Amino acid sequence: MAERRKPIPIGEAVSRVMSFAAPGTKEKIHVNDAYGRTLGEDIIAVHPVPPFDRSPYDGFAIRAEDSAQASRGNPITFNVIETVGAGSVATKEVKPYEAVRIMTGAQLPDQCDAVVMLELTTESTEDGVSTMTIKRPFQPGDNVSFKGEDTEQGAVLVKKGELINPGVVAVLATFGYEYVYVAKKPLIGVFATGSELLDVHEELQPGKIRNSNAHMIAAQIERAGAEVKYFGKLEDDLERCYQSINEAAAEVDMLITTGGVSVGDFDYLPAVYEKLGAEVLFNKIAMRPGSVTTVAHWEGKYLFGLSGNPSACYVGFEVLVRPVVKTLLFSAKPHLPKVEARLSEDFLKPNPFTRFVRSKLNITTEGLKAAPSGFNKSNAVTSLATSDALVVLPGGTRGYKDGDLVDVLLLESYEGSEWPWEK
Ligand SMILES: Nc1nc2c(c(=O)[nH]1)N[C@H]1C(S)=C(S)[C@@H](COP(=O)(O)OP(=O)(O)OC[C@H]3O[C@@H](n4cnc5c(N)ncnc54)[C@H](O)[C@@H]3O)O[C@H]1N2
Ligand code: MOO
Ligand SMILES: [Mg+2]
Repeated sequence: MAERRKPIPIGEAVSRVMSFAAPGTKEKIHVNDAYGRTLGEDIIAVHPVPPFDRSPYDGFAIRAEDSAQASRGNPITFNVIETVGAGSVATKEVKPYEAVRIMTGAQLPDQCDAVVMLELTTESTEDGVSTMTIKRPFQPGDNVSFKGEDTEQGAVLVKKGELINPGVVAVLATFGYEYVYVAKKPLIGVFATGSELLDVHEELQPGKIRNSNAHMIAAQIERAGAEVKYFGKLEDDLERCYQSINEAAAEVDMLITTGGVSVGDFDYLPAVYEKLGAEVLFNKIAMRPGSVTTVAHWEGKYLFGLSGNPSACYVGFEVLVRPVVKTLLFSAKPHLPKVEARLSEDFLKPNPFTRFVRSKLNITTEGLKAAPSGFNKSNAVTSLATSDALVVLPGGTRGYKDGDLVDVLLLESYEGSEWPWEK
């Protein structure tokens, strides 16, 4: 008789896994390599931005008080004493009724407190003396981009654990972070198990299928921000599986296998864990797909035994492996982000287990709608290609109807959640 396994709720499975999760280590990298990485330190404004009062326009810097009486009937003329472009600073003191021709981005001369756009002036030159005339008054501060108006010195702008997006890269460069601490990417080993598996380049043969899971997991690992070491395929052979897993684990931070975790004659992962003396955290979760997902801990490392069924494998990674990776990457919200949406079609099949329906989330004028992605069985592979979300249907005796409000976990969003499961 096959072993009877006791299913535990998904939240319980995730918390058992997370009880071993801890922040990882950091490394320093060049700003040009930082895009897509995770910050290993808070980024602080080490100086104000802008660092000096500057002109936001091409125009003339003046002392506003000199313009107070200017009007159409009383134009006021200024002597233009020098020109400063961005990157240069004025060399002369600006006296009453004098102006400095100034370009966008140039530092305001000390005595000036307003800028007049070129378009609002009339210019002339006589006997080598340049002047400009205005017909309206300006207030102190008009058209000045003030020191510190973007950010004050000392502000914490981006926190450790945040993704370095192009905006963060701009901030790093602004403050002179030529090198920045980022979270070191954990190295995750992958084995695909199964005597039926062919490589991508191979022709189909009777009874065989191509190994899609290893490639899928590699992409999921990268999406989560970690690095992959693919160890290849393993035939369903206990001794070979044991030897290979035993050796490979030493080379990586954690190891993922796919397939061979159920109760079949050639499902050898349970026996491998036993032979290794690994602590099995659970071997049955009340979820579908992925109910047979097994996680073990051995010599300080995770051994993730994901299911062989593609959809089950996919879901197992996102709900169990991803939060461990994100924790290593210093995220305070390591789990998939959760939103509420309306189901856009019936899903009538009841299930005692929590069901994760691979879906597409659509933003409509009536709010968020989640559309299940076609063939949605545990062994489905094609519907994964059109999914960017997992609809979570709690287990029970009823099905769900078009329009029902449901929880949805987002797969393509970098944002995370602290805890998306029931307490
Ligand atoms: N008597 C029972 N049978 C099964 C149970 C059960 O509880 N009692 N659980 C079923 C469930 S649920 C699932 S899910 C599968 C899980 O099976 P395994 O994780 O042991 O995986 P395999 O048996 O190795 O393969 C299952 C399926 O997936 C295909 N596969 C495997 N590896 C890959 C790969 N790398 N790329 C693409 N496809 C892969 C494999 O050919 C099988 O079709 O067990 C049920 N059975
Ligand atoms: O583990 Mo299976 O994927 O529940 O169908
Ligand atoms: Mg099996």
